[in-house]
This record gives sequence, structure tokens and C-alpha cells, in this order.
Amino acid sequence: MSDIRQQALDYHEFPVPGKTAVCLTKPAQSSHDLALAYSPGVAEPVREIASNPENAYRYTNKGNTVAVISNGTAILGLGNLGPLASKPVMEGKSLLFKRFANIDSIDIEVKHRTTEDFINTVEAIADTFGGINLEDIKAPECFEIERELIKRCNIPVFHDDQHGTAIVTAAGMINALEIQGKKIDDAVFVCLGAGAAAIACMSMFVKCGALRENVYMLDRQGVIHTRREDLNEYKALFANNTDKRTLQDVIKDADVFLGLSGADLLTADDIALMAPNPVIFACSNPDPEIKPELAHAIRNDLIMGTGRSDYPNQVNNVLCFPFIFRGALDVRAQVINDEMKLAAVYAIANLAKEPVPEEVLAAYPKVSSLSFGAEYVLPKPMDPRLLPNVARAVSQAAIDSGVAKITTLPTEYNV
Ligand SMILES: O=C([O-])CC(=O)C(=O)O
Ligand SMILES: [Mg+2]
Repeated sequence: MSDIRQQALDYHEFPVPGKTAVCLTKPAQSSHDLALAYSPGVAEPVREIASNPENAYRYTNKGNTVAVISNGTAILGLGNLGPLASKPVMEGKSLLFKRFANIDSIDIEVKHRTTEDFINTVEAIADTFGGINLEDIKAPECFEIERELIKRCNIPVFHDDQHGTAIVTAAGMINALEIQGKKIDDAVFVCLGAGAAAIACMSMFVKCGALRENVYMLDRQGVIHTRREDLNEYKALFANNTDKRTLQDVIKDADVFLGLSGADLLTADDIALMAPNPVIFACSNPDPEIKPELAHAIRNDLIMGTGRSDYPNQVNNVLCFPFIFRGALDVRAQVINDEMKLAAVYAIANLAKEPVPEEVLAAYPKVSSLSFGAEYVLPKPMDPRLLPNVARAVSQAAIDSGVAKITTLPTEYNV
């Protein structure tokens, strides 16, 4: 562990501090180059954009640039450590945008007093970018922030920790339920955790067919039920009309456990109570709600996923956010709507059913084979087919749902 600590610090420090830099896309060698790049030539695109803002997509980097914006109030599972401390994560997201979807991305960490200040700040700079990826902002403020910014901006605004996580979790869940021979519309779900990701995941499951009355969500006070008076409007969406109060009450005969809470909160005894052939996604990072070794020791009929890359079935939003933005930017979608999110869910889920090419296997030397089944319900992040498959499905959904300004699909996807 200390070894990875030093390696990580060195990775970030050398050979230059940080993980991203700006590069030039035009020649800037001769005085003629500079006359075009800057004064006097630059005045020409200025006039074009002033007369029609859409020309910003033609003459500037707007259309391929996504801002990754945080206030550092919910950094990974580390908590509220402030905007500056979130910078390595935001640079990391920018690295992933570039690496996986050839999107230029810039990280912005915002110090602010009120939620309204934050919203105003992002709104004020939004026109610079083709899209805004909100990251690691705590609940419940994240809900209002995203809702307001979607209203005020005419570019896609997407809170990754909600929807990126929900899309990937739903894709994995659909596949896991299919393998276990269960139908999403009669499965019983237990969701431990009631933060941004939990609420978004359960909302996405409902959009994919789960019944709200079959969902039991728990926060630190226990089961979220209709007689509680301490619920915010977002948790209230999942208030279940039930007499069950504890994790042990609801885990009995449940088909699915989804953990977005904390380490080791699910016990071997809890797992033993679940219905036959259960699905357990213990996604607390870095330490899951139950260790896979322990879960597998209790019963051999389960499918297990975690947020970690060192176990099978890693559920991580990197399978989604680079590609959903690629699809949105390519057709200049004005928003990322439910149709596009669902298209991403099914594109990711379906990719896991395809035979895995050699180059993907080569990227994972520790696994000897990957084929659709209990240990492979989601594609691997290094799978180059994610880019064309997910981006194209998202672009098509944007066109079909009438939010795309460009109505032809790109043919090439290069990184
Ligand atoms: O960064 C990750 O691996 C997933 C994520 O967005 C988070 O935990 O906030
Ligand atoms: Mg995050």
C-alpha cells in the first residue's frame, strides 16, 4: 500500500507536475503564422462569432472541449476536502476524456460561498465550452446545481457521479439479472446509501423497468419509509410504504444489494438471507461493503461487482462519461437527456455480450479469458469498442429525440 502511495505521488510529480497540458493545433513558427493566429488575423473569426455564436464551433476549440468542474465537497469517497484538493481528481477526469474519447478537457475548481454563487460562476463561463462535466459535488446541493445549470446553459451539463455511475451500474445490473434468470420488473432491490449516486442509480433502474415499490433505500437512519419526517425531496422519491426498518429486515429475500455507502457495512449473515442467485454490487471505494472473498465464501450462487479494478466486474463511471460526451459533442446535442442516457446503458450492456478481442485481453494480463457471465457483466475500460459503440448510440438517440443540431453521425472514432 505504501508502495502505491509513493508511486502515485511520483506519477503526479514527475517529469512535470500534474497530468495535463495545453498543446497547439496550428503552426506558430513564422511571423505570417502569428499574423493569422493573432493580430490582425484573429479579428476575422471574432467578427464571424459576434454575428453568429454557432461559428464558435467552427473557429474555436469550443466544440471539442469539456470543462470538468468541482467544488471538492465530495471527492471520491474521501469527503469534503475543498476545491484545491480535488484538482488531481479533476485532472484525472480530463486525462480520461482525452485518453478514451479524444476530448480536450480542462479542470476547474471553484471556491464559493453559496450554492447560488457556484451556479452563477459556472453559468458565467459555460459558453467557453462544448459541455460541462460536474464532478464530486455533494448531495443534496448537486441536484439543484445540475438542474439550474441545465436550465441556464445551452450546452450539455452532466453530473458524472450521478448519471455516469447510474448508467454503468444499470448496464451491469441488467446483465447480471439476465445471467441470474431474474426480471428487473419483479426483482427486489436494497440500496445501502442515499447520496447522489444512490438516488441516480435507483432512478435509472426504475427507468429500466424496476418497480419503485420493490426498492428499499437506506441512509444512516435506516430504511427510507413513508412515515419518516426527516427526508429531503430526493430521498422522499424512494420512501417505501413499509414496516421494515433495518438492513436485516430488507435484505431477507432481496434479489439485489447495491452498496454506495461505506466499507464492510454488509455482513456474511446479511448475504446468507438474500434470495437465491442474488446480485451484489458493493461499490464503496476503495473498500467495498463486503469483500468479494467473504461473499463468495458464504454462497456460490451470487454475482459480485465492486468499484475496484482488481476484482471482476468493476463498476466505474469511466465506462460512460468519455463516450456519452463524445456522442453528445459529435452531434452538438443541447442537453444529455434520458433517451441518450438509456442508449448508453444498453450500448454498454450489449458490448459485454460480444466476444472480447485479443487486444483487450492483452491489456489485462492477469485474466486468461473474458466472456459474458458471472465474472464479466461489463466491458473493460480499455475496450476500444466502447468509443464507437457508446458514442454512436448516444448520438443517434440525440438525433432521434430532437436535441441534436447536427443530424449526421460521424464515421471515424480516433484516439
Ligand atoms: O473517480 C472515480 O473512480 C469514480 C468517481 O467519479 C468518484 O468516486 O467520485
Ligand atoms: Mg466522481
